[in-house]
Amino acid sequence: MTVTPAVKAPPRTPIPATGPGTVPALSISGLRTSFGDRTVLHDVDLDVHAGEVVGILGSNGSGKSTMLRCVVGLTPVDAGTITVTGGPKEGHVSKASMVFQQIHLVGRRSVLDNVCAGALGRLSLRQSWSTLAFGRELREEAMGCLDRVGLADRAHDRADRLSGGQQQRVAIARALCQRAPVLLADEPVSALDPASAVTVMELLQSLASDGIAVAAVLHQPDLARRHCHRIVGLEQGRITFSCAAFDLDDDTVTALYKPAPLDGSL
Ligand SMILES: Nc1ncnc2c1ncn2[C@@H]1O[C@H](COP(=O)(O)OP(=O)(O)OP(=O)(O)O)[C@@H](O)[C@H]1O
Repeated sequence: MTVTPAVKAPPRTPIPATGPGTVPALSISGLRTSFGDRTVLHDVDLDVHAGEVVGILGSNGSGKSTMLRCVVGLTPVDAGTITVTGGPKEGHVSKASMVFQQIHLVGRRSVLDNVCAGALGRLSLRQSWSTLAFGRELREEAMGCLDRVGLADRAHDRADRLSGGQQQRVAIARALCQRAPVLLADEPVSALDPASAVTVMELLQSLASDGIAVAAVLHQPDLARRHCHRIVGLEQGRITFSCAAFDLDDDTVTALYKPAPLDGSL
């Protein structure tokens, strides 16, 4: 008798080269950050290589978003270095782009305008003064980004006419239009239904196979196992493990999410 496994084994996608001699696209070393007198990241080290999807797991308040926000300069750092390697050399270009759970598209503008806005950091002041000034070349590039996320046919719709999952893909297209070699995603699928979540995770995997380094904060360990190459765990501002996604065992996940005592003692 043949027994069909209840759960399909996760695909064992090849792990990109991460050994000696390979330069990570994102390298975080000794990162420390505080809010007031409370340190929320303690000497965090993390490398993410081109072609790799790294999932970041951790309980609420462990510092996941803060870590990503430090990389893009939204949160100041107390100590440590953050290096992003690769990407375009010319112009003023953010070297890491970020997508958020709250998608922040301009709902009344077209999908295409929203994607063009990803390039604002590298346009001249005059070009960025009005979205009407988005040139033909940029609009073509933005169409390419939309095509990459499978939404070229919705380019001229108002952004708020799209579903949540489609809007998240537009946000990813906008990040692509930034031409950054590193894509950070902070809970990109938390607001999405299971099928849309898988679509977005597959998209992140596919962008990684194009050579982008992807780091994604996730609250779904199984999704992380299925779609990431590597998973790191963050606990109270410290990385407590880093392993190949298919090596992440249930005990490690359970320990990561153990409930914190209500009296705050730990
Ligand atoms: N701007 C801020 N001012 C003060 N404290 C902050 C600020 N931003 C974050 N923190 C604190 O830093 C800690 C880490 O927050 P962070 O948002 O990084 O956690 P997280 O792991 O992303 O949590 P979640 O899973 O709930 O999104 C928390 O204790 C939070 O209260």
